[in-house]
Amino acid sequence: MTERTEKEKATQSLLYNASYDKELIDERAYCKALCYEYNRLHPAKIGERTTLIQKLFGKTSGSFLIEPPFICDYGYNIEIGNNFYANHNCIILDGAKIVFGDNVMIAPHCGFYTAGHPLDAERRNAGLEYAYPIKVGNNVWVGGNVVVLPGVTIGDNTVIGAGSVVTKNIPSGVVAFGNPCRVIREIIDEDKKF
Ligand SMILES: CC(=O)SCCNC(=O)CCNC(=O)[C@H](O)C(C)(C)COP(=O)(O)OP(=O)(O)OC[C@H]1O[C@@H](n2cnc3c(N)ncnc32)[C@H](O)[C@@H]1OP(=O)(O)O
Repeated sequence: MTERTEKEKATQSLLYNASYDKELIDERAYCKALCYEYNRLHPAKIGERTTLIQKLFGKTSGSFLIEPPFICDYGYNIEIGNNFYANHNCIILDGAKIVFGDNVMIAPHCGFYTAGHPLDAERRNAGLEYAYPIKVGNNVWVGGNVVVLPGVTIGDNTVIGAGSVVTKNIPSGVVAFGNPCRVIREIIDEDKKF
């Protein structure tokens, strides 16, 4: 039986070595070069911006706008639905898949981190890490300075308040905020008035 590659281990949510594996290093270098190019494009060059993101991401559907600077690790693990918007300074560490639904709005300075490292310093220093997929549903608004941790799913029609650290799954149709992020209340008909 052939040994699994580090990339295969990553897709299977196993510990893998991202620091010293040539395939992953090369893929990150390619991705960083595209991010570099993207972040230096004039804002008026809408066509070039769109083309670069389509080259970088695993999947795009319909319209999207991503304000620079934008940084990710691999790009091919990111999928966005229609009408996706990310404000400035969005950072996506996509060692594993990260899938956004339709009509997702992301405020400035947000981080979506699929990746983490062992707590044991020796294993961490050896370059080991893990990556668990993140999923963000349809019609989700993520406030400024939010961090979403590995393995989290956020349901449809939910609002994550500014400054939250989302450590666990958040259901559909709620306002949630805080560190750690907790459900505060449901979004109700009364909310249509504002
Ligand atoms: C896509 C873009 O670029 S968007 C631009 C960037 N904008 C943002 O990031 C704004 C994000 N908005 C928020 O975080 C908002 O506070 C929301 C949407 C969560 C507000 O939700 P609401 O239900 O209207 O909350 P409301 O303002 O009535 O506050 C209720 C209580 O929660 C507190 N609160 C509100 N938001 C937060 C938060 N993010 N973190 C901690 N506490 C909060 C309030 O202080 C208030 O506390 P109190 O009852 O002790 O007075």
